[in-house]
Amino acid sequence: MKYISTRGDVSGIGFIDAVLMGLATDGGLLVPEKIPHIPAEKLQAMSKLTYQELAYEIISYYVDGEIPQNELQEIIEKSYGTFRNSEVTPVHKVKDNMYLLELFHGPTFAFKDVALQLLGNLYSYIAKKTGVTINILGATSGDTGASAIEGVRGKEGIRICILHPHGKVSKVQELQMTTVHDESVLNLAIKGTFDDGQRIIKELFADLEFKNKYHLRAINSINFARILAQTVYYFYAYFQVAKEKDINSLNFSVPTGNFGDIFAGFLAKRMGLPVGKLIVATNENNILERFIKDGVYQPGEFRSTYSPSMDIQVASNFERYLYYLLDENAGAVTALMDQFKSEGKIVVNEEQLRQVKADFAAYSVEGEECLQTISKCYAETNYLLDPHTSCGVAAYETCNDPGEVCVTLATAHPAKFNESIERCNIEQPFPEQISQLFDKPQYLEVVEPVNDEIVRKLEKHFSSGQTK
Ligand SMILES: Cc1ncc(COP(=O)(O)O)c(C=O)c1O
Ligand SMILES: N[C@@H](CCOP(=O)(O)O)C(=O)O
Repeated sequence: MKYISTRGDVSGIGFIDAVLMGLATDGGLLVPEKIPHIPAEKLQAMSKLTYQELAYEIISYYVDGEIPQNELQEIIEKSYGTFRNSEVTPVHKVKDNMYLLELFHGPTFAFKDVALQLLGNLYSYIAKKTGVTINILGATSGDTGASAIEGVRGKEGIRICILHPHGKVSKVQELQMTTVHDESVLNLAIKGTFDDGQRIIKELFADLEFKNKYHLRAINSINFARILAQTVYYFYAYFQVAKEKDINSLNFSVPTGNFGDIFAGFLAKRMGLPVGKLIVATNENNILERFIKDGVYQPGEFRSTYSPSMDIQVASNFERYLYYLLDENAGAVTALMDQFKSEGKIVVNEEQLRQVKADFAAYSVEGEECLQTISKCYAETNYLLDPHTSCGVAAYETCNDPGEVCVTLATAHPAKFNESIERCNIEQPFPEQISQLFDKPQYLEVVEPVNDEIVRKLEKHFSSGQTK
């Protein structure tokens, strides 16, 4: 299995090099040269596996022998050994055709742990095997940052810097990131939005001299390994629902911001999993919902919402989807991405829009509807949704036809967003791992969203890393 860039100027690189490269050196995103197809009999056999066994089977297609079997199994076992639920991502039945896939049983109570526990261990493995330096640079709207820090803290030879939007993440998210007192961890709170942070890190990754000098590595869904790890739970959810229900296909409703999680579902479908509708659930930052409805991809005005982790305008993985929409034509992707840079929008033609609508359904959820969905679900079932999952459930209610079965991805634990939950007049206990954060000192530096200032901080933070 080799990896290529959506922009066409990188090809023929293996799995480990793809992990280390993160953003492709031509500014595009890496995708597999050919998506493996899993035959029906093999899927049948996979349905009996534990989460860890299944993860090994799926991930092996993409690692393609670059990591010996026993070592890859060890990495997977170690990664999911930190989860509080033995099933890793259990499926919870809410009512007859409605299920929740609980992705929040990892160390930081968000779905990011599923991929970032694995990526942290992969980086550690690669560093030990090859001696390369791992200096991680990431941007977060709240969850990726905490999860990435947790995934690598204490691991030899790894340093990390995370940019988060100052004052725009929940208190718990901020505490999870900034109470870590470790010289390998740097938290920069930028006076701006997540989009500013993501733009800055992409510009720094695209500066190849800087990237190579400081050995920058990615933990955002820029990194294909993130998408790969997130693909596994679509398979797992399908197999769990199919055990108790006779289904020919299964819909998924996915709270969406950077388009990584839903792209993982798109990949699972292309690999042969019988996925029906992929429902894109957004909050008021609804660029993706508007694109799926009218074929115009154009950022709107940024809004702070009750689901802050999805306060994203420019969705990184949209480029990966464009690549497939445009029949894997890297030249056409490059032209559209250049157009996006110069004109600030992408418009697809009618035939392409028909394909988009065949690939996705979409619904954007306003604040009041988000809170009402939390209150209603709690009153009717005693299940407390976090505000991101609530957007997913509201989108399921609108887009799922009667007779179809749907799994909504429960992307975070409600305790991370107590500000939003309190607005529903619901009291919830904090898990011990979260309540103890409130007594700890915080370590962060507030900076302008300006490349030069951030570069100076990074040079200082990463200069103690060894070089290779
Ligand atoms: C809790 C939560 N839900 C949903 C999302 C959206 O996921 P994605 O960015 O992969 O679309 C995020 C952030 O990524 C998140 O942190
Ligand atoms: N919602 C994310 C935003 C970054 O997304 P990623 O999947 O590219 O890491 C967050 O919580 O940081």
